[in-house]
Amino acid sequence: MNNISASAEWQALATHVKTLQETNLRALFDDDPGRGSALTMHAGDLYIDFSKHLVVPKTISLLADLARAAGVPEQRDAMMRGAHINTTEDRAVLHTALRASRTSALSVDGQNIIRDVHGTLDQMGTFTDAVRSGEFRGATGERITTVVNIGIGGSDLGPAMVCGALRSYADAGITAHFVSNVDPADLIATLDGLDAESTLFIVASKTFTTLETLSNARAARTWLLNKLGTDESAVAKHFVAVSTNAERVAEFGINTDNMFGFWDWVGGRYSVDSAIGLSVMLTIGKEQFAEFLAGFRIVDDHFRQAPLEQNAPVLLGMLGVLYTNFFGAESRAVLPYSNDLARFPAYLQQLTMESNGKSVRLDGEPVTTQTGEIFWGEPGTNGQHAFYQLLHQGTRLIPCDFIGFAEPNDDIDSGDGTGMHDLLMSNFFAQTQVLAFGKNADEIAAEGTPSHLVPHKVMPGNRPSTTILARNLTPSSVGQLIALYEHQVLVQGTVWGINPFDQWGVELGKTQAKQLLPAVTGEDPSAGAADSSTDGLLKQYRRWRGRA
Ligand SMILES: O=P(O)(O)OC[C@H]1O[C@](O)(CO)[C@@H](O)[C@@H]1O
Repeated sequence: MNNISASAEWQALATHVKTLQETNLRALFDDDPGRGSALTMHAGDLYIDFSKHLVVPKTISLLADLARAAGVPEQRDAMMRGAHINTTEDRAVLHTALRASRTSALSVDGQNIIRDVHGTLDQMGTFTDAVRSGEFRGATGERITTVVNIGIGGSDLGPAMVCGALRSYADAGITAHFVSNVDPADLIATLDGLDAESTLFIVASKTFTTLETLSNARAARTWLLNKLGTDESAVAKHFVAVSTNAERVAEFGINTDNMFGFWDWVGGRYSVDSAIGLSVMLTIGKEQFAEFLAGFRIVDDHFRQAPLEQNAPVLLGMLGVLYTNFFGAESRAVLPYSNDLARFPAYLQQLTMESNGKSVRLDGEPVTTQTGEIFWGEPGTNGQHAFYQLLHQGTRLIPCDFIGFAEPNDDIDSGDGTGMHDLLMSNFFAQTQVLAFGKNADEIAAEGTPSHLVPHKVMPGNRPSTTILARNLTPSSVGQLIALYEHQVLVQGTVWGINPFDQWGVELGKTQAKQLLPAVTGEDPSAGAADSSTDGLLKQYRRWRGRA
């Protein structure tokens, strides 16, 4: 459906929301002692509690009706069977095929997708085994102990996030580093102190045309050859590529025997489970990488099979629609109570905002609703001492996703007999509780608070959150979490009638940067600039660089 906001289902939800605005979470929990369990579900190993949302059971059925009216089940099925749902690029969208089992079958546009996916996984596995066993060594015969992934966007954020998340599973003494920014500080800081003889660079770029990645890769190659004091022949022992573009890889000087491929039906931000995850596989091994993929598969199956009312990615996405379009929320905070998931909010920013940051529908008409939630966040408990004040007492409604784990991968006694992980998790549970239920003026006054301070201490509560709890942070649970959010993107994009799989909006800035470069270097001060603001800035820049 093109104009979803004109649908009867949208209108029904709008009417229903008025009744929700008359109640609050305290009352909803008081009225229904079974609410906590009624609004909680399992998706694979994820225990997902939606009960601290501003919803009643009827809201869930109205959200499911809206998803149905928008065609979410049809769009999900079309995606999974390889229809060209990325219409502006005329491409299939098949990240789900990247984790399909070897025995499944899927042919798309005449290509046996499953055979290709497992062919690449086998190639990655063989290379991974060779590096981890020491059979593949650097040019001087040293074992590879450091991997530097050079990539940006989807070719960086996914593997960087997952390598951090699975730090405890890195079992072969291989450390992964990530360089993305064209700011030279990134490469310089990363290479500082690295031993070239034991370092392997992975140049990861779907297109192999990305300015940042190619600049960093060329600079890294120069660094390597200078450090080793050898000729280009050393490159084959220290550089591999991950790309869909063999021609460009060869042009760059990387032997395509050292290239791991993927396909145009894998979007950059959906590619961590493709060869883009090579750095992950090198650090945790091919068996644990298989567990990671199996985790995705669990949630893919749930998304495919669960009724919409009990479908976790559908509900997660539809609750985002509810707050964005019916409560006027501007953003969602993602709060992992796991330091190893520190990069998860940044990863989600690309996944969700590059996907659904669109204002034109699939039919080319402007959208009639707000789209694209703004995701942001930091790990708990750090965020508590930074921005939670605004979450608790500020004027904005900011729904939160709390993510936590029961069993720590590492624990330390805090010194008084309590494990630090329990301290972390008591904060996790406390925050969702305090956001939901707050503390009213009577309760605060009853504690003996002086009356002039009471209004300052009132905690309004009624602030919604999802709590996602898993037993532990494993390759599988990380895969499950990623798939959960990948699918909520499709759900929301479908409701808003937009294409979550293109990203035309990032192109103009890239072109303009190229045009401005001669003005930046001073080669042609008039290049690219047409406005007095940019002209002035460029003049000041050149003056400070001695290029006036
Ligand atoms: O993998 P590539 O082709 O280098 O692209 C990197 C990133 O750049 C983007 O195209 C946006 O600039 C992302 O979608 C992508 O993940």
